Amino acid sequence: MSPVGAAQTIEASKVTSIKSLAESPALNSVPTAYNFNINPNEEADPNDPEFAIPIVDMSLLTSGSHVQWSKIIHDLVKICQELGFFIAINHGVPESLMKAMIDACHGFFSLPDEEKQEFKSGDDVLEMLSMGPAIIWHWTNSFCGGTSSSEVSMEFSKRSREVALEKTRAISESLGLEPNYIQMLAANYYPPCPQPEHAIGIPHHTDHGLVTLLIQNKMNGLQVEHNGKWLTVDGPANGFFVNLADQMQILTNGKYKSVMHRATVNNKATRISVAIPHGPSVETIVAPAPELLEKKGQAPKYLAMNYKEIYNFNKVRKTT
Ligand SMILES: O=C(O)CCC(=O)C(=O)O
Ligand SMILES: [Fe+2]
Repeated sequence: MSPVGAAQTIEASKVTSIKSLAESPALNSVPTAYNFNINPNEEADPNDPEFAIPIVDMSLLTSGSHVQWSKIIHDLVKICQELGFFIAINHGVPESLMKAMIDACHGFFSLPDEEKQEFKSGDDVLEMLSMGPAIIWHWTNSFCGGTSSSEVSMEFSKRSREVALEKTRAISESLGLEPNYIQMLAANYYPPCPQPEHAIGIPHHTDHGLVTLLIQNKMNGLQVEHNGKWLTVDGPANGFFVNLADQMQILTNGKYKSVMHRATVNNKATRISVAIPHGPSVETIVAPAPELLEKKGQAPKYLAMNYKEIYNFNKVRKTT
């Protein structure tokens, strides 16, 4: 393999999209501007039971016995405290709809760059992603309607919201709160990269809302941080990846963990993921739940903040 940045025939400043860069025949190494070194010593051993990814059978929450329901709620406490991440299966969203969503994204990302640009939104996400020194090996887009993808994405969004609601209800119950206490969609495109160990799709970050649901095509790439190691998420194709986010950590006064995660790239095939964040509106002030503080006799560890303040606070935290 050529050293990183050897393909200086390709100037990062002239790159119009990561897709066109990745498709360029001259590309045999990562241009310097995109360089990010993955430390192999920080990768978790997938065979180590310490890094087993929890799987939650959502059907048992609605149609299981009371004993099964209680066991899941009990398991969720441990999962949300220790890892802040799990894979939800039997969630009721048809596999065909999940696949249609990924196919719709594929179709969208195959449009010429100029056409894609017209639908470009989600600048705040991009701003967040461009933190740090690395330029990212990835393109993101939020679907707002107007594309052929919008019908599928609306249906998918609606159905995945139902899953999210069910899940946040269960998480609320695992905290001993009322089920309804805790009450958009971004597509990510990661083309193959000639030197995946020298690039990053999305650098490490936590998400801002309560929970994020994520689906992907058949390519893995998401890594979650656990005990100082990066664990590659691998799981059933029809599962939803569920990660707890910042507002959940604040709401639970730090009991539940907003999981640090990142997206790596590969040199084999394009990876597409769709992230569906869930949380209250941006104006909502989020603070540790008084009921929980009272129950535990705890002082609040977080100030009451709205989304924007959390966002700005995180920008400082994550870039220093
Ligand atoms: O593509 C992935 O696996 C991760 C995406 C992500 O973390 C995000 O969109 O916030
Ligand atoms: Fe994320």
